[in-house]
Amino acid sequence: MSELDHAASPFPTRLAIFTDFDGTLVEIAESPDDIDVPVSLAHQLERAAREFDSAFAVITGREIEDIDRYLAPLLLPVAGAHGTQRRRADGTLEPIDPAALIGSEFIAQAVAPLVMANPSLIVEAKEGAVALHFRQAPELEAECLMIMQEALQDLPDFTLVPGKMVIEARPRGVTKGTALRAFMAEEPFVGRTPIFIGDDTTDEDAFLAAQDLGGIGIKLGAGDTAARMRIADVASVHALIQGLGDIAAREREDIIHH
Ligand SMILES: O=P(O)(O)OC[C@H]1O[C@H](O[C@H]2O[C@H](CO)[C@@H](O)[C@H](O)[C@H]2O)[C@H](O)[C@@H](O)[C@@H]1O
Repeated sequence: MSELDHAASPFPTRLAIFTDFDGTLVEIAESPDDIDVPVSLAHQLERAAREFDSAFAVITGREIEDIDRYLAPLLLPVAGAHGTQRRRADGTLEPIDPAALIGSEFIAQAVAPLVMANPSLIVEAKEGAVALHFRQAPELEAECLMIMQEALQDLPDFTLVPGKMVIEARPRGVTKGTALRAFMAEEPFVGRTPIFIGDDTTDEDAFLAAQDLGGIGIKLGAGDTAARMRIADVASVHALIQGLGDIAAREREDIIHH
């Protein structure tokens, strides 16, 4: 197809939208449970999912049940715990590797004594991943890193990933990028152009995957990134999702009326 033909094409670019959660859809808070989730967010995402024929997913470090709770009653396709968990668009769950479950339980137990001794630390024991938060005790960052490294000594299939005032452990080879690729191989994502929006180091794998599949990575905020585009803040992410939904709706109307 020539450029001219493409410009005249009645078929819109079919996008698949993927977004991170913390720091991207909602502002960062002092602790994981302190986030402020506007009631309007679920409505906004439900509308976007409709405009993109359900090709709209959250890819997050949180567990799927956390996302469901914050967006209730909306149940989106979600990859949780950095891709260890995945719920497809048809609602089915991808089975979790039992070794990932056993490994993450071991890590959570190994860091428990440090957290007991320092109540300002928070550990999140997730299915297949562990987050050790030091936002309320930044002076303990080195100690947190050391105990996580020790815990992983006998778990070569796990790796550490730094996040925002948190050190996370997840299985090696399971990333937000592998989750994005898995979604893109399935309906209703297959054949679409992926856009991934995120703010954190763990989002880099998904930026690369989206771009490798012909799409765009959009990084929120400053810092080195592989993403080809940037966006300023959470409010701008909401505006972008709204705007892309408006475009998809308009293109749909145009097709119906021509
Ligand atoms: O992939 P994400 O959706 O960005 O999730 C990454 C982690 O986010 C959460 O921790 C971060 O947000 C907290 C609430 O704002 C903040 O207190 C913490 O310091 C941040 O690291 C979440 O608790 C983790 O499980 C996610 O992996």
